[in-house]
Amino acid sequence: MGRTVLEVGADGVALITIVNPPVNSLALDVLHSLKESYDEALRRNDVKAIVVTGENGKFSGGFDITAFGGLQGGKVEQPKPGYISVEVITNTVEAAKKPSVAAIDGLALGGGLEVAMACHARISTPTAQLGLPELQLGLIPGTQRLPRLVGLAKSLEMMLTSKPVKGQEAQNLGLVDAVVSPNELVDTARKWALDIVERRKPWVPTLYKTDKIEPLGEAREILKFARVQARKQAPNLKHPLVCIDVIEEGILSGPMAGLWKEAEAFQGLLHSDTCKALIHIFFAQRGTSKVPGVTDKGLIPRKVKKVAIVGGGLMGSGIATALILSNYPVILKEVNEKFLQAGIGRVKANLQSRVKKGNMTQEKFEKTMSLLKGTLDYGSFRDVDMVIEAVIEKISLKQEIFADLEKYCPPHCILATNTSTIDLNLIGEKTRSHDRIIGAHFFSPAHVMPLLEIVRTQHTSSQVIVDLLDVGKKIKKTPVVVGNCTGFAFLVHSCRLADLVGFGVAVATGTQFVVNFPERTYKSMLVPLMQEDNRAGEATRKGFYLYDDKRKASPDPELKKYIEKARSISGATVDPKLVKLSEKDIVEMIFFPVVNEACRVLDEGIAVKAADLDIASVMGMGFPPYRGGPIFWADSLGSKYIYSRLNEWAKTYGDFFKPCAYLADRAAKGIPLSSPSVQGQARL
Ligand SMILES: C[C@H](O)CC(=O)SCCNC(=O)CCNC(=O)[C@H](O)C(C)(C)COP(=O)(O)OP(=O)(O)OC[C@H]1O[C@@H](n2cnc3c(N)ncnc32)[C@H](O)[C@@H]1OP(=O)(O)O
Repeated sequence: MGRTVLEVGADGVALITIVNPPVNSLALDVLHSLKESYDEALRRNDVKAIVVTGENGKFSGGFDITAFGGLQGGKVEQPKPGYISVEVITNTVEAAKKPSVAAIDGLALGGGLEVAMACHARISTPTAQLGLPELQLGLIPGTQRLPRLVGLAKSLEMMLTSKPVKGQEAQNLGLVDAVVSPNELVDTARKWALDIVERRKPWVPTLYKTDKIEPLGEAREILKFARVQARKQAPNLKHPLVCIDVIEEGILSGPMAGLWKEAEAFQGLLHSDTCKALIHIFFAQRGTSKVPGVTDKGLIPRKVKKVAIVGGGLMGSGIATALILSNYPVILKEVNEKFLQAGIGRVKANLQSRVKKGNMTQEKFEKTMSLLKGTLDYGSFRDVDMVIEAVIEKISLKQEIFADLEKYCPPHCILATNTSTIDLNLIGEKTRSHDRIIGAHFFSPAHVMPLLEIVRTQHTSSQVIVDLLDVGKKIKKTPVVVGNCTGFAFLVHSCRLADLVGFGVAVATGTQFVVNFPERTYKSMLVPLMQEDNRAGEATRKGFYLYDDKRKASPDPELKKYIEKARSISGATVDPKLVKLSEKDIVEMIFFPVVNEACRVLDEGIAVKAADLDIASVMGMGFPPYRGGPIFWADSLGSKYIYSRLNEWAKTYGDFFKPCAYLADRAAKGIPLSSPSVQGQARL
């Protein structure tokens, strides 16, 4: 159970420590306990001032997100509106008759930062992260104090992007009063609190500060601009606009009116579909690295000190970029000098684009590039701990490479392939190293996209999986472990994705699907016809879309010509019913087959759990996170409904739409698609 601990020192300062591992989240118990600690500190005559801090170098990661599920489901009694923001934070902490100072190390996020801002001064360490990330969860943060400390423009930026700032920047902004090292933190805060008592330092209730808020005319303009930006960036989301409305209320009608409006809006948002979906995504993302039978065995990841990459194309160079950005020394191997220089050039360009955007210094650029070495042979592979093969999707070539890797790499070396579709057992057929062969499937552009699909076969050792999960985390990817089969957990190819990877890859991947799952794949001449005219995706500036200099896509009326030609080759005719489909029908016709495919993947045990597929789709394919991923979304509609629609289309348009056995079974029993299956672990 979470709590706070009160210790009163001889100096007359009460130190209140938030204790709720792992991130000292503010569960309701903790908030009740915080209130009790305050009541006691205020009552006691030996207490002159208060310092609030968090145990184990973390101030607080905010309100306890695990509690939201209970509140949403009505299983936990909801505290009365305003209990947290008005009764505890404002009336107890901020309005206390004794001054408080927050001593912030590690993190002060969401409700955690709100408590710190209600204190009368804040001291932080340089590495502490301070932010209000609630919009990421479909909720609004405390909206009244941050604008009064850092101004409206900066506070809106921090809230709308959910990005935290570090100690030094926080001090420059006025969010913290001093930055000190962790070992001086609590002592400095104690002294500061006593200085406030002695009036040597100001006693500032944040809620009533006005000097940082822009003049009204300017404030109106800033709010207007923020609304335009919010609508542009997330046209389907309401809560960012609610957040702006609540901030405005505080500016126009005063902070208490703002706090009450905020409390009311929060209750509404907590029960919204968006909030439920985004909270699902939060936990699903953290759940991907928990693999039953693998990560629960107590295995410690081995240290990967050096990585080699075979193939310096788009994928290989992207992977190399991701690795050197996280300080892994990398060897890049190509077949000739020309390709090698092109690969190194691509890595350079990836980093240079960061320098251009101001996200990387020239010095850091050079240091990062120095981690990359090029080679044309396997000589330097003798001391690498992991190899990632990223050549074209050709089985015989990959087999040859893996046979070579077995010869040249040390016996402990992890042998990974970036294949997106080919069976790993085939790739390793000419080796005797099946226990260390694993898939490390990155998504293009590999240094940007957050997903890493880790593909294991029945022979891959748990140690190798744990090692790759660790590398994945270190290079800031969300790893999802899946079983081995053609296409793994790959669910859908969008037109934009095909343009991005190029039609060469799209055709190679598509062919694998046609060969392996003929009844579930559309065979169309559309892409080959476009290729004939050198329309091969973004690289040729033309694919399903047209691309300008800035890689911006726009529709191309010319596409109609290719569609008609492809249609006439296949002998298909236009169904007048399909021409009149509503938007809802179009969405369902595209995505219900995706749900159907996801059900097969679950049934065959390719994915460990439904939430992993949701994450793979959100991180790898751009499925909107606020819909929670395809399975979460499908469950919100109901398995029965999806089954009946697919069944209806299957009768009219053929087996492509035919609901699979897993979906049929769940629809008949009326159970969610996400509930764990008893069988289904076959491949794992
Ligand atoms: C009323 C208020 O305004 C409303 C709120 O405060 S809403 C909450 C606002 N706070 C947030 O959104 C912060 C969410 N958390 C994070 O961003 C990150 O977890 C973090 C930066 C705190 C730590 O990141 P990192 O060190 O990579 O560890 P991470 O794996 O994410 O988290 C460690 C564990 O803490 C849990 N955790 C993190 N924040 C939590 C929170 N606020 N509540 C409950 N559990 C939390 C995670 O689920 C995870 O649990 P697990 O080990 O069982 O999987």
